[in-house]
Order: sequence, then structure tokens, then C-alpha cells
Amino acid sequence: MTAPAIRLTGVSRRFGRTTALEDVTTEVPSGVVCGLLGRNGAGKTTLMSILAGHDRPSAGTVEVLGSDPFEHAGVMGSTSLIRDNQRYPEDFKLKHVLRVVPRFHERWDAELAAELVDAFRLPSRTTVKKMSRGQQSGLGIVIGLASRAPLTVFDEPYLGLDATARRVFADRLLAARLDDDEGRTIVLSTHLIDEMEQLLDHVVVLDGGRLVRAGTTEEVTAGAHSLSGAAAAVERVAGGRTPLSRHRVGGLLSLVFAGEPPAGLAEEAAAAGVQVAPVGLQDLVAALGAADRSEAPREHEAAAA
Ligand SMILES: Nc1ncnc2c1ncn2[C@@H]1O[C@H](COP(=O)(O)OP(=O)(O)OP(=O)(O)O)[C@@H](O)[C@H]1O
Repeated sequence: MTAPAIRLTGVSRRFGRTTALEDVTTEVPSGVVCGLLGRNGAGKTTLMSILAGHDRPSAGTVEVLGSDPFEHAGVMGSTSLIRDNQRYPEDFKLKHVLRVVPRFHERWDAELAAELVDAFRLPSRTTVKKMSRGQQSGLGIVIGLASRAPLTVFDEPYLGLDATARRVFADRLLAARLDDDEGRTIVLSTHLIDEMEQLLDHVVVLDGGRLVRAGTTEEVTAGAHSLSGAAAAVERVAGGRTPLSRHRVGGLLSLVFAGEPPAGLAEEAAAAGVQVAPVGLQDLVAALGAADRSEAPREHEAAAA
């Protein structure tokens, strides 16, 4: 089995009294597109900075491509971190970026970069600072994909992108994954989960700095289901099971559960007029973010149960 691209053991990051990450232990296999998901403030950007070696944890250990990435020239040279607040000199235009950035990436693909610049219709005369939000995101994607870095980390690559540009990104990401025989790993954070789900091989879900789910997309979503209908009937069919989230509008109640429905649930629900439906990744992540962490089982407790 190939070594994982990322191995986190008990990783915590505190900023004064704020805990951005708490005791995160997980692995991301090499060669996957991994979605780093969770609500605002979940700790995604903090984790990405740590993965790229720009920051280090307050506790725990991080291995990226087999080494501690913090200020490790080898790992930093193999990693491309694309974030929305990337700063360039005031007068930098596209041509300046495309001249400087390849120096940091030995596998830079100039042909792909040129193709993507066209596809995103990036302006050549405007300084980067004055590019629109979507154009700046497009530029980040050009750099991230053309770098062909063994690990590419995109923080919210979709910000401001129009529908056509999002499609270009999705297609190119897919092509990078299919064409790549070098085991390239891509980690990206996004709130547009529905749109990205089909591209994600692996997902890591954080909430309040804690790991709440990790695994292949299929593993994480397997069997997740909701019950909805008249509140009293839904409560009755749910029995004593603790839902991840509950949403009530007037007399209607909807509950989201992780995992497979218990045997006989479908028949019982049908008899009570309660609807049972599968839950996709976006709704599951939303439910995990709505869960009361004091009651919800942590991932390792759930796995042990
Ligand atoms: N440099 C810092 N100093 C103090 N607190 C910080 C710092 N960086 C992050 N935090 C805090 O750590 C927590 C996690 O922030 P982070 O930016 O990692 O979340 P996120 O999941 O990327 O959120 P979003 O989806 O909104 O981008 C937040 O409560 C944030 O306020």
C-alpha cells in the first residue's frame, strides 16, 4: 500500500484562547481529490496553512509526503497552496505572475497554464490587484493546476467564479486526476458541496476544530438518511435514535441520521406516513455542523460502537 500523502496525529492549533483545531487525527491517501469541508470557522484554512508548511500545530504531529512540512524546503517545494488572499506586488500583471511562479514548481506545465488562462479569459493588461474576484480565483486555479505539484491545496477555489469557469475548473480537475500517473494529491475546501461532490474521492469534515468524519466520499455518506413528516409521527418512527440534526417548521419535522437505516424502518415509516430519504454529502455536512457536539458521538466513538 502506498504511504498516505497526509498523516495528522493529535493535531491542535490554538490562537490565544481560540482553538482552531483540536486533536485531529486522520490520513489522506496519495493520489486523491480530497474535500475539506465544514462550516465557517471549522478550521479548514488553519489546517491548510499547516499542510503547506506556513504554520505549525500547537500540539500533535503532521506528515506531508513523508516529512514534517513546517519550513521544510523539500515539502514546501512539492506543495502548492492557493488561497484567496494571495498578495502580489502592486504592479504585477498576469505575465509577471506567470514568469515568477514557475520558479517555485519544477513540474510547471506552461502549456496547461496558457490553455487555462484562455479558458478563464484572464486579462493581460489589468494588474492582479484590479482583477475581479472571479478572475483572481481563476488565476489561482491556473497556478494550482499548472504547478503539477505532488500536493495542491486550494482554499475556496470557487470564490466569485461564474458557472462556465466553475465547469472549466471541474473538468480540468477531473482531467488532472485521470491523466496523472504521478499520484498527485489535491485538497480543496468548498462550501459548494453539491457541485463538487462528484469530484471528491475522499472527504474530511471538521466542525469547531474537531474532526467529525473522514473517509472516502462513499464511506462518509453511506446510508445517511432523513425522516420527515408530521412531527409526532417522525419522533415515533425515530424511536430513541439521536439525530445529527433536527429541523422543524410548524408541525413538520425533519431529522437527519448518519449510517444505515435500521431494519424494518422503511415499513414502519411508510405505515406512519413518514418519508425516508437518502442524504447527500451537502446535507450531511450541514447536519454535522448543526449537531450538538456534547451529545453527538465523535468519529472514533461512532466507529467503536
Ligand atoms: N491568526 C488567527 N488568530 C486568531 N484566531 C484565528 C486565526 N486564524 C484562525 N483563527 C480562528 O480559528 C478558527 C478557525 O478559522 P479558519 O479560518 O481555519 O476556519 P475556516 O473553516 O477556514 O472558515 P471559513 O469557512 O469561514 O473560511 C476561527 O474561529 C478563527 O476565528
